[in-house]
Amino acid sequence: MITFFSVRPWRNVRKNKIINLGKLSSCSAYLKEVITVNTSLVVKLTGRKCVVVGGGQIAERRVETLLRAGACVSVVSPALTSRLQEWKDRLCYYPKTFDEAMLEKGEPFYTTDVGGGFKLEQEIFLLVAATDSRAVNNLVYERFKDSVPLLNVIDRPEQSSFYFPAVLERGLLQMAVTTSGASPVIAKKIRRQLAEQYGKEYEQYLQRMKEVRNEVLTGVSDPQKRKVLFEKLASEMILDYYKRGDTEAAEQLIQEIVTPHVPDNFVTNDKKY
Ligand SMILES: C[C@@]1(CC(=O)O)c2cc3[nH]c(cc4nc(cc5[nH]c(cc(n2)[C@H]1CCC(=O)O)[C@@](C)(CC(=O)O)[C@@H]5CCC(=O)O)C(CC(=O)O)=C4CCC(=O)O)c(CCC(=O)O)c3CC(=O)O
Ligand SMILES: NC(=O)C1=CN([C@@H]2O[C@H](COP(=O)(O)OP(=O)(O)OC[C@H]3O[C@@H](n4cnc5c(N)ncnc54)[C@H](O)[C@@H]3O)[C@@H](O)[C@H]2O)C=CC1
Repeated sequence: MITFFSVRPWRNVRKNKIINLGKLSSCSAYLKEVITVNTSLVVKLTGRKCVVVGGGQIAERRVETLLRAGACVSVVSPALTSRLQEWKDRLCYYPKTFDEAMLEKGEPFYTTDVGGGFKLEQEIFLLVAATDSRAVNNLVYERFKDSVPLLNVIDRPEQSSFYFPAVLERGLLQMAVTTSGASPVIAKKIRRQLAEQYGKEYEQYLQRMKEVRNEVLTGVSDPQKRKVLFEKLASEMILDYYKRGDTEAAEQLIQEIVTPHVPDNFVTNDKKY
């Protein structure tokens, strides 16, 4: 599964100030101004090492998102919610309090997939500070802000390098809504409105479109023709057939659109429908 992020612009520079290009040596030399608009990216987390500090309600939500994305998740917290307890065998649980003493000892967190441990700063891809203590969250931030690029501090939107949006999922279709921390409740409300507008029919429709698109990409060499076909396939009528549960009619219409252009290669989906 794919996870959405709203990523904040370069952290240490202010609006409309010229970037210090010496600091950003790998950035394009023509980049003169910082555009202070957050950017939505679709991130693949499969196999990535992610850490959540905290084991409460919000940590639970984050862990669920990360596990569904196939990430390798470590949780650092003296206590866990009952759902987190249930998922313990899918996590690397580090039952400790994150504090100064831990940092002083230089304790690494351990993962299940490597024999030994890993030093967070060396291997961690994404980190969420999700405790109910601002001081602890800040400690996590101070410790990892220079080494972990994807760092989220639950109660400090201004310090986080990314946010978690409200996500509507319909199979391969995901819609992420963010207000950049301005009003999470409005993000939630819009997600609910979208849920009414975009129904379950999109799951089947997009699954089928993914297959058909591959057929068209291999069967039709002219990009212009392909574009016309894809536009025809984005038909309200096909969607409507799926909505009514009439997959046969949907399939027939798909065949009518595609078969004249890829008669030999086009694989019908008889088995499925
Ligand atoms: C910055 C961010 C965290 C980040 O960095 O990712 C953040 C921060 C904070 N949220 C707070 C409160 C609430 N958050 C929600 C709900 C959601 N919050 C989510 C995201 C984000 N919340 C990120 C910004 C994303 C954006 O704006 O688009 C959603 C979309 C996704 C998710 O959490 O999974 C999810 C809806 C999911 C859904 O249903 O679709 C509700 C309503 C409810 O729970 O019903 C309330 C109570 C009402 C209120 O207070 O507004 C507080 C104050 C806490 C306090 O009072 O101490 C902070 C801290 C602060 O603002 O400083
Ligand atoms: N959607 C969002 O982003 C929202 C964010 N919040 C913020 O998130 C914070 C956490 O909320 P909940 O998860 O509901 O709190 P919670 O009380 O359910 O959980 C707090 C967790 O932090 C752990 N913890 C405390 N000190 C720790 C330490 N030193 N090291 C490791 N773990 C430690 C506790 O053991 C507990 O598991 C709230 O205080 C609030 O600021 C609140 C509501 C919504």
